[in-house]
Amino acid sequence: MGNIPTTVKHCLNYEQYIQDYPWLRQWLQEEKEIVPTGVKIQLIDMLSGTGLSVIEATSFVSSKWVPQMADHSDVLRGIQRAPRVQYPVLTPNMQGLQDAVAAGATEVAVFGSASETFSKKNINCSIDESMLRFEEVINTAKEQQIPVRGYVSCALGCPHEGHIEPSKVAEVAKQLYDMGCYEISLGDTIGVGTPGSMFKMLQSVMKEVPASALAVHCHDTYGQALPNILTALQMGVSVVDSAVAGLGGCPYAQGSSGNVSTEDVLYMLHGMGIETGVNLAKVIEVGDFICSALCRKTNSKVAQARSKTL
Ligand SMILES: CC(C)(COP(=O)([O-])OP(=O)([O-])OC[C@H]1O[C@@H](n2cnc3c(N)ncnc32)[C@H](O)[C@@H]1OP(=O)([O-])[O-])[C@@H](O)C(=O)NCCC(=O)NCCSC(=O)C[C@@](C)(O)CC(=O)[O-]
Repeated sequence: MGNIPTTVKHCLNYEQYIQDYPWLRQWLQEEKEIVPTGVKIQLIDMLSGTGLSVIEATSFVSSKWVPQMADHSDVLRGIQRAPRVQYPVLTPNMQGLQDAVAAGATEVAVFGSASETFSKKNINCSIDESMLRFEEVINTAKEQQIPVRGYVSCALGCPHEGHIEPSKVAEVAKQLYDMGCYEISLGDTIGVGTPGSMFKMLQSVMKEVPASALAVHCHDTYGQALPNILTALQMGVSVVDSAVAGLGGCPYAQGSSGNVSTEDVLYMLHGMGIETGVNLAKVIEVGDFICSALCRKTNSKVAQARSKTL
């Protein structure tokens, strides 16, 4: 796997504590204290200078559901967009898409689930209803040449239903892919997966969606995120969602921890000789910034180890 270029995407999960959360969004959405808009913008701007090619910037969701995301438009309008960096945002429905486009979004993501109960608790509708909403969002986005990414949550387990059949994950992933999502991110929302369950789930999904259109989105609750990601890489997946400092979590998945930390993913990939184009030292600096701004400790083992050796 020496020369596979692997894309590391930052999750919003400030939402859930950061995806390369892009996963910024993931970390943020879990923060109990409202993070000042200026801090969110500075965080995204700093991440833009690390070499990450995708930074999920915010969510156009209801502020009654996730108050942390109430400033979505100000965040998206306030960031300095770097060339060659995409700043997707979450859009659960048409209102989210319209607000996102008005604020300048050039890529969006719909987020579905392989668990009926999680779907209801997270976006207040059944899986079938969510697909009808997403179809409208995807078709409208496509008319405006806006690429759409799709998420499937609970791909390795649900906080309410427990085990989720790999065939159900494959069914939802296929629906999103057939509707026009260019990439499907498979979320281990509560971080309960192991390399064994990741293997079985991917085997099933890959019968319906090619590996080249898949990403993995692992939370690290049980410390299995890196081995799970390695399993996915060995099966041909080359897009990994992560969050700086391992921040994040999902507000509707009680007990879930942050996304796998971007620093730890990069250390593993670079150690395997895989090129990412991302500067690990700079990501560690961004992690220091956000942890000190939020008065919290990093969840990245690599950042912790580096701080001890300095
Ligand atoms: C989907 C909804 C909006 C449905 O929420 P709803 O209450 O069913 O919506 P509704 O259509 O019945 O409308 C009710 C009110 O919400 C407003 N509304 C309706 N839509 C929007 C919108 N887009 N933005 C702002 N406001 C909105 C709408 O205007 C109305 O306002 P009112 O008339 O009462 O003043 C709600 O359930 C919601 O916001 N859920 C999002 C929850 C969330 O952000 N969860 C975390 C996302 S991360 C994730 O899911 C996992 C992931 C992706 O990270 C991967 C993984 O780890 O698995």
